[in-house]
Amino acid sequence: MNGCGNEILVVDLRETDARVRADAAIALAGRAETHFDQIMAIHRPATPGTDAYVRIINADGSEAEACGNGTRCVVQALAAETGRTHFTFETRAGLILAEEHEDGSISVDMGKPRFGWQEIPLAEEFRDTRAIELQIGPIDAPVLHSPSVASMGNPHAIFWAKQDVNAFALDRFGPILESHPIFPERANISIAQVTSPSSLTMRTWERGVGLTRACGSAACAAAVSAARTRRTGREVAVTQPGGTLTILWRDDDHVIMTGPAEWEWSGRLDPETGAYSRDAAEEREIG
Ligand SMILES: N[C@@H](CCC[C@H](N)C(=O)O)C(=O)O
Repeated sequence: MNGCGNEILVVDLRETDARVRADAAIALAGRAETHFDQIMAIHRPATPGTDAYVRIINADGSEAEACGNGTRCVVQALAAETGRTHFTFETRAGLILAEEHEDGSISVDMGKPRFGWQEIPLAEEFRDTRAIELQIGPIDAPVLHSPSVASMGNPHAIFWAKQDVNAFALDRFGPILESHPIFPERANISIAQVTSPSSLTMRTWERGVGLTRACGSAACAAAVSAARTRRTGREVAVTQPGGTLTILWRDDDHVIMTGPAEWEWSGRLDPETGAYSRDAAEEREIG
């Protein structure tokens, strides 16, 4: 499936005790025909009252706490299976509520953002609570500096650009910043431009993945960081290369992300070996 172009492999493991191994994930990600940014592995619920436990696995085999675009894909898959519209999932980051709307769009309650240095986490306390001292380019003439940092369950840094976000070589500085010592658990690195009080454009270098066409949790992190630094209001349209998400930072502090999810193909996957076969009859695009 894909969520705004973020490539997601939804793997249904509810009938088995199997888990997707890191090496199998890496092998699948490395093949053109099964390439993905994240696997969303659906397991039987671990907590009563929830619909599933969802493990999020990046293309490098690492596990993530949150994935906004992938969660919308899981909602669409389970909504198609059950006819239901409301779901509660458990992830490493906690409980997530999600809802499919009549027009097919899906909203996910991404929870409350966190800004404390130990919560993001950062390696050390930082002076300004709204930006850290990090820069790209020569010390005396940085191209981008002072990114906002936030956790949406997973760590994010957002550099604010005055010009088109495509003007920056994110493919070059993304990998360096992702593993910068200030981020002990690495971080997702984004560049965002405020285009109006209610809109942003952005690109993201995803932790454990690389350049992506969209990152839902990064869109949420950018939206709350923009609102909290008075760059925008609390509801913004966030446009990424793969599409646009609406992000609302509610007064109760919860961040609601709304956007699409699309099927691409389905098939059978052996979670142990990573062997898979596409089901041609079921290949479909539902939109
Ligand atoms: N694509 C995701 C984010 C996935 C996890 C991220 N790469 C991380 O390791 O934190 C999204 O849509 O939020």
